[in-house]
Amino acid sequence: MASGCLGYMRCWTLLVGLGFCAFVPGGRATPAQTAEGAMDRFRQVDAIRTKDHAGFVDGLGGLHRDEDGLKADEKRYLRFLDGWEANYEGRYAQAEAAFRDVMAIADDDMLGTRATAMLMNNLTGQGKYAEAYAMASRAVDTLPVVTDPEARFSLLANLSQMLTFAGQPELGLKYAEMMLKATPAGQSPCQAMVQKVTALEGARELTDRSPELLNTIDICKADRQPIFADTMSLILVDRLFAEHKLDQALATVERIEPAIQTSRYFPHIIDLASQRARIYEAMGKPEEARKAALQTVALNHPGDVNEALRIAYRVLYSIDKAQGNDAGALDYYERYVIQDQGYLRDANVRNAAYEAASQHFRAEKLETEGLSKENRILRLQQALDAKAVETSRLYMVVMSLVLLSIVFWMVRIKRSQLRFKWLSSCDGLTGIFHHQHFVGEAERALRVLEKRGGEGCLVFLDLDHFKQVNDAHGHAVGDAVLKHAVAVFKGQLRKADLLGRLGGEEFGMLLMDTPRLQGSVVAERVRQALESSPLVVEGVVVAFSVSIGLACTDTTGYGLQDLCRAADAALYQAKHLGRNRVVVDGDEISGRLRVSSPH
Ligand SMILES: Nc1nc2c(ncn2[C@@H]2O[C@H](COP(=O)(O)OP(=O)(O)OP(=O)(O)O)[C@@H](O)[C@H]2O)c(=O)[nH]1
Repeated sequence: MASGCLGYMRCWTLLVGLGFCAFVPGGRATPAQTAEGAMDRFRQVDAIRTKDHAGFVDGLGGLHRDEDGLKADEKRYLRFLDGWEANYEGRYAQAEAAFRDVMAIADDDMLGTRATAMLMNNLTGQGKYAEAYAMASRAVDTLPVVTDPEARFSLLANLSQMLTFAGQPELGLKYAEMMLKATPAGQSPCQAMVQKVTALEGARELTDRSPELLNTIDICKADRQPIFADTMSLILVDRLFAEHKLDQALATVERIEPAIQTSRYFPHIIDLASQRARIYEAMGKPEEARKAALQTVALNHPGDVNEALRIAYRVLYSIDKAQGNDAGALDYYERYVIQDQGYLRDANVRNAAYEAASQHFRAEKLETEGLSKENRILRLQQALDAKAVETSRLYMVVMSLVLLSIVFWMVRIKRSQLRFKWLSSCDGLTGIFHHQHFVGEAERALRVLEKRGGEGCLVFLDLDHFKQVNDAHGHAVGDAVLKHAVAVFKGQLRKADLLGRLGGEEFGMLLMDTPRLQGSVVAERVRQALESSPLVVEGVVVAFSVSIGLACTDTTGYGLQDLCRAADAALYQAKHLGRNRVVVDGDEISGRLRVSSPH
């Protein structure tokens, strides 16, 4: 089944709601604040947000008790701190309102810039990616004029975090490095290092021995920043697990548990439980694994979609499957798929929003450049007018140049728009449709089929034991296998058929104008083609196979959801019956279970 989730997603989940908000504000006061010593109380409470969160909540309560006598700027500061706390607790709508109130008064002073930075974090937490990325691209423009160290630090931190989350870890790293430089002498580099490690995790450059990771845990502990230290420790658990150092991973989980129970930071609590579940599962302790996975599920609320639940349901599914409890396994598998697809949907929306914002950003820049070119040419034209005869000839030449350059820029803008449109519909690794685009195209194609009464088949394909390919030959060879498999699939399809990557090593095909019998023949042909063409990398033969589930419009109708459910169930059967085979949905109901395989 598809693995789906990437490292930067985990990192984001571990930091969401926390936002980053400057280093300890206390070292420096603006003239207005010095004049009003009362502001110091606010700054003291502000300073312990993440270090001593319980103390911060108490302090905030104290400030509210004296609310009636507060001046306008103190009320604004209080509103900001309320917003921060709401964000921490996951009350995103309330936090958003508070940050917007602070920005409405002024968004270019220190507090306004901090509120802007926090709002970017907040909008991302709420999945409002388009607005968040549009704000981020504006924030990049304002960065050169933000001189207040606290506001600048906060902006850099949130930009780094958002870009890493948007799948741009190299850019995230760039802003993390700028944060490190912006950390004033004497201040701990804990928060800047957390961002740097997060970006490195996003770029898949961390191991359990990476000095950046291990040092940052120590640095944040020394700075008495338990939440940031725990965030790093949870990444360490993840890396240890990836390296199969299960005893060490479990020991780390046990070690950090008391601190996490004290801070009561929800993303950490559920992450810890799900990590424990998958470690026990890998250790071959199914009962402990089941207990931890059920605990993860119980901690969440109905309708929640997150990485911890995805892991928990996968563990529960595997245990029931191994113990022969097929009904339980199928139930957990369905829940797992909902979590997995929820993640993929979110990732697709996020990526499309990022692409749209960066495209808009670039397009705006191009327009500005085009306009300033035009202005220069017009000034030139006025000067030429004074110079009688030759001027008009030159004028013609210049005008042609203007026209040419406008046409040139328009073509470039159009080309980059088309390119971004194409990129946002395709999977980066294999170049075929990504999940969201495949679903849209398949729905359109099915409506066409239904209108003219044609028949079609939906095929789900999942490479077998792909994890072992990665483990045995490395991730780069795993990627090459995925590309190779797509080339083989393409060779078996007609122009009208659709092909998409649904996630990890899972693919989908829609065979147009194909009745059930012909569909099963095509599916079997695909299976055989893959089996008979292993990938050869530097003389090493990497053999692999595929399990296939097929469903057709003659039994399910033309609704994509029904087709998906049926194809998914058939694929589950194909895996269950031993893999490397085709199972055709519906045939087993009539007692004619059609299973084709090499066995
Ligand atoms: N190389 C590479 N691996 C990926 C990619 N996406 C997901 N994977 C890996 O695919 C593997 C999927 O593992 P599982 O979900 O356990 O599935 P499986 O190993 O194929 O097991 P079965 O489906 O039951 O046969 C995980 O190890 C993922 O890390 C990718 O883009 N490239």
